[in-house]
Amino acid sequence: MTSSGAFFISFEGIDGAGKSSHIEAVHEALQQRGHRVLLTREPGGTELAEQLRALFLHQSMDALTEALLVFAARRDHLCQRILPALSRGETVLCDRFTDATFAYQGAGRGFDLAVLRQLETWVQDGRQPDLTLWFDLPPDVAAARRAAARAPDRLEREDLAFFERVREGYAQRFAEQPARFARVDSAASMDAVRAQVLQAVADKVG
Ligand SMILES: Nc1ncnc2c1ncn2[C@@H]1O[C@H](COP(=O)(O)OP(=O)(O)O)[C@@H](O)[C@H]1O
Ligand SMILES: Cc1cn([C@H]2C[C@H](O)[C@@H](COP(=O)(O)OP(=O)(O)O)O2)c(=O)[nH]c1=O
Repeated sequence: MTSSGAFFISFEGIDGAGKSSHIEAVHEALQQRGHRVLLTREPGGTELAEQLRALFLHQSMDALTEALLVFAARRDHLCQRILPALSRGETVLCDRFTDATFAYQGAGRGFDLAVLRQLETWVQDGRQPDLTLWFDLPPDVAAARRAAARAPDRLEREDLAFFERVREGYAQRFAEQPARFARVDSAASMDAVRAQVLQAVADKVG
C-alpha cells in the first residue's frame, strides 16, 4: 500500500481463467466503498503501450523480443499511469502485470528467469502489486471456455502443454511470494468465484 492508502491490485491467470469476467465486480465494490479506481491492463494502458500490445498479440517474435516488448510497455504504463494514480490516492486494478511475464515468457516459452528478474528490477525498481488475484483452473477447462467465447489470438493458439507450463509458472510465483497472492479456484461457478474474489479484496483493502 502507498502512503496515501491506495492499493495496487493485479489480476492473473491463464487465458480463459475468468479475469475479465470479475474485474468489473471488484471495480464496482471498491467504488461503492468510496475508492477512486483506475482500471487498466497489460500489455497496454497508455497510447504507446497499446501500440506495443497490438504488435505483441499479432506478430511472430522470439521469446526475448516478447519479454522486451512487454517490459517496455510496462515501463511506460508504470511511469505514465500507475504510479501517478497511486500517488493521487487511487486504487489501481490491472488486468495482468509482471507475473504474466514470468508465467508466459519464463515458464511457457522457457526464457531465462534470471534475465526476467533483471528486467523486473530495472523496470519496476522494487514496485510490486499489493495484492495479486490468481485465477487458477485446469488448462483444458480454460480452453473449452475460450473456445465457446471468442476467436483465439496468437498466444491463445498455443497448445495445452504450453498452458500447463504457464499455470506452473504462476504456481511458482505464488510459492515465492505467498503474502502478495490470493489463489482463486476459478473452476467454480461464476457466483462462487465472485465471492472468493470479493472476499480476497476485502481481506486486503478492508
Ligand atoms: N466461473 C465460470 N464458470 C463458467 N464460465 C466462466 C466462468 N468464468 C468465466 N467464464 C466464461 O469463460 C470465458 C472466459 O472468461 P474471461 O473472463 O474472458 O477470461 P480471461 O479474461 O481470464 O481470459 C467467458 O466466456 C466467461 O463468460
Ligand atoms: C502482460 C503479459 C501478457 N501476456 C499475454 C497473455 C495473454 O495471452 C495476452 C493478452 O492478455 P489478455 O489481456 O489477458 O488477453 P485478452 O484480452 O484476450 O483477455 O498477453 C504475456 O505473454 N506476457 C505478459 O507479460
